[in-house]
Amino acid sequence: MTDLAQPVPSPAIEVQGLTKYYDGKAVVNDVSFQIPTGCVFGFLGCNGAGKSTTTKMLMGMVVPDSGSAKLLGHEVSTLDPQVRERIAYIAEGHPLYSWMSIREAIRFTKPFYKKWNQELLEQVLEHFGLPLTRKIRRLSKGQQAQVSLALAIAPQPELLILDDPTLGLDAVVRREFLESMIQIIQREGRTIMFSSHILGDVERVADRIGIMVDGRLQVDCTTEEFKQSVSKLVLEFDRPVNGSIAFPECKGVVGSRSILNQLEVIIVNLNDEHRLLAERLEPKQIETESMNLEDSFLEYTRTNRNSVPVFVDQLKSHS
Ligand SMILES: Nc1ncnc2c1ncn2[C@@H]1O[C@H](COP(=O)(O)OP(=O)(O)OP(=O)(O)O)[C@@H](O)[C@H]1O
Repeated sequence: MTDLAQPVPSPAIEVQGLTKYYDGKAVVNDVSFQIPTGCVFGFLGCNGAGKSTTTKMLMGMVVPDSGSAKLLGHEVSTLDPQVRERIAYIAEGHPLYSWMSIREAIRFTKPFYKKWNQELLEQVLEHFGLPLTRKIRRLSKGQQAQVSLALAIAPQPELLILDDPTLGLDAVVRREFLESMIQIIQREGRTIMFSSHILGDVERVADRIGIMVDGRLQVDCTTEEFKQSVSKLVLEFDRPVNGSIAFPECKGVVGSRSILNQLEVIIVNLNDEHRLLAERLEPKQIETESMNLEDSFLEYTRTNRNSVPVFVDQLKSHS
């Protein structure tokens, strides 16, 4: 019998139990995730959460204490130059030689790659309105980010890893940069992993998000799943709550607080059991509010860090 099943492409990034200690503290703690080929993965977390360290371990710039990672199906610890050429990395702050002109930066970078699409590069620079003769030091931060992006995509990488590419850019430039990045790069099944603090940006452009909290990957799911799975139940009583009414502890409840006559409860994967528990408290009214990613993230990271991860079951049911 002929097997008609199409081969499933292997994930662009596979991370298993990645751990790094600095000064006796696990700054990346048993992190595992997979990024499917063609996905835009937004890697979120507060300052010091462990995003850059994870990214550097993926790029082989930091050696993990335990765990392993594969890029494009190859072990990071033994990546050969042919595989490396298929991967682009933009470090935090877009380090470029400031004394070079854009043309010189291109001449400097090009010899490192066998494949180089000069036409695409020039189209991108033209799109950003950047003349080749302009010195890097005369460019704004946003324009330097654009040059880094143009240089990173000229070798037509299958996988692009960017560490906080919009750091220090203002809101308008950030939006333009990210939208161009997605338009230009995410063609032909290319995969992008980018870290950011700006949740609104991630919500707009990422298909999937990972959230690091204190070295642990606390959330790993599609952006839609995350947005839909965090809800706020608002229970309204006819008297001040003042901490006298508490929502029972149960799976999915990640935080609650009382404000005047209201008890607000943040719940992941809201279900009938939660609604029943809410009704048993006999409030005058129960309302469910959906939350945007920014609010969800703030609520989520404010709560007890040991109570998560909460998405594991949900992810299993999706796989
Ligand atoms: N080389 C190092 N030596 C010692 N500690 C380090 C080193 N690199 C990072 N750290 C520590 O590891 C933790 C995680 O840092 P990391 O840069 O990975 O976080 P991040 O999420 O990228 O933060 P940010 O968003 O501020 O860049 C921090 O507490 C940081 O101080």
